[in-house]
Formats: sequence, structure tokens, C-alpha cells
Amino acid sequence: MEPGVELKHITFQAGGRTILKDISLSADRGCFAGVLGANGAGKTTLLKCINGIHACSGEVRVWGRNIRDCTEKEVARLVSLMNQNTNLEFDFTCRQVVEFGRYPYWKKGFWGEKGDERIVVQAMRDTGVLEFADVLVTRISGGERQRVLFAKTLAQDSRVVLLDEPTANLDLRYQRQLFQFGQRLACEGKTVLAAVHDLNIALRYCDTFFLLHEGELLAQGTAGEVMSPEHMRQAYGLNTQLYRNPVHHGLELAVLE
Ligand SMILES: Nc1ncnc2c1ncn2[C@@H]1O[C@H](COP(=O)(O)OP(=O)(O)OP(=O)(O)O)[C@@H](O)[C@H]1O
Repeated sequence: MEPGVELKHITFQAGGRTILKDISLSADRGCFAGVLGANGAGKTTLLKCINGIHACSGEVRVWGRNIRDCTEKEVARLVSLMNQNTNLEFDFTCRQVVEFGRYPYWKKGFWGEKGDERIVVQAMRDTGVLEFADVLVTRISGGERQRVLFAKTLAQDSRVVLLDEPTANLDLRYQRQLFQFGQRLACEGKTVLAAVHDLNIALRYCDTFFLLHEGELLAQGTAGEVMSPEHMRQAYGLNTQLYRNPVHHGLELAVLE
């Protein structure tokens, strides 16, 4: 079985600079991967190469298909991206935003396929935003908007789910809920990749890690393989140590200075 996401020698250039340099990686179906790296390391750019927003050199394969051979709607059925900077300045209701997640399944000009309403309502219920369904998305808080965007991502029901700093505006309870959803999607067999700054939340919920540094893939694999003191020093300039949390017994990363 081919991996959920496979990148072969991806290079991306913009503004006269090479932002991603010869990246090859593979993420299995059913894995929840944390994409790590300092500010500017290339995490967002990498996610945008996977869903084809950025035209890069090399090969991007999703569920065994080269995304260059797919139509826009085929790509959207294969990959969804929850973006940290999605512009929601238009006067759509929260329900309409979530309904847009069903766009890849719409027949020409048709809004709301049969069965879509059930999927949309379920996604809003799961993310706790059903009560805002008829409220304009410009009238809710940043964290509530983030949850509406996640509901849209759930409604899109793609094989691969890309989350770019998905918990940036979320309180503790919804951060946990979102990562638990990531795990659930992976258990359903999807491939989930999340760009994350909070390494301890990544350690708690992700099973695979990719560490970027200045546009290059520094390490990929388990927490122990990726978050070694040498890699963390190189990527973040910090002395760190992985240890087992005595309360929940999972791995955590301590910064030693
Ligand atoms: N379209 C572009 N044109 C020029 N430079 C770009 C473009 N997009 C990104 N960059 C640069 O590429 C580098 C990587 O950006 P990217 O947003 O992928 O980093 P990141 O790891 O997601 O960072 P952060 O953690 O701060 O969100 C940055 O130095 C950024 O300034």
C-alpha cells in the first residue's frame, strides 16, 4: 500500500530564495504527524506544497496519486488544509463556511448535495459550533472562528488532513479536543499532518514527527529519533531533554536553561 503522503525531492523557490530544499518524506496512512521547526523553517510552505497551492519541483504523491495529474476538485477530495491565516472577512454565516467544505463534492453550480446537510451539522456539533450556525463568522471570537474552520475541514472529509498551527487561538480544552480529533481521523485511516509549535502537545498526540530547519528536513521518525538534544539544539538553539512525565507517563520535552 502506498503511503498517505509521499514527497520526492521537493524544492520550492520564492522571492529569489530557496524556501524548501530537496525534501523527501513519507507519511503512512493512519498516522498523525507533527511538523516541527522554528519560525520560518518552512512548515507552512511544506503543507502548501502537499495540497498543491505552491507549485514546487519534485513529486508530491497523495494516496498513490501524483497531485499534478489531479483536477482541483480531486485534489480537494484528497487533501484539506486548515490554514492559520484564512481570510474570513466576508459576511458568511458559520454554517455557510462549513458548507464550503463540501465544495469538492458539489456538482456544477449545486449547493448542498443530498446528505451534505447531515455531514455539515455533524461537523459543527463535533466542534461545538452548532450554536453559532446562523451567526456571521465576522461576529464570533478568534477561537470560535478557528473551530468553525476545523468543522469545515472535517466536513471536507479528505484522505489527508493538513493542520497549520490549528490550536493558535484555542483555549486548553479545545486544544486538547482538536488534537484528539487528529488522533481519531488517523484511527479512521486518514493521514494527518499538523504544523505545531507546542512540542509537548505534539508529543502527547502525534505518533510521527518531521523536523524542518532552514528549509531542510533535519529528521523524521519517532519522538526519540527526532527530538534528540542535537536536533533540538540545531533547530531551536536550545538545550533540551526528553523525559517521562510522572503524572501521565507520556514523553515531554524540558528546556534546560
Ligand atoms: N511567497 C513567499 N515569498 C517569499 N518568501 C516566502 C514566501 N512564503 C514564505 N516565504 C519565506 O519562507 C520562509 C518559510 O516560511 P513558512 O511560512 O513556511 O515558515 P513556517 O515554518 O511556517 O514559520 P512560522 O512558524 O513562523 O509560521 C520564511 O522565511 C518566509 O519569509
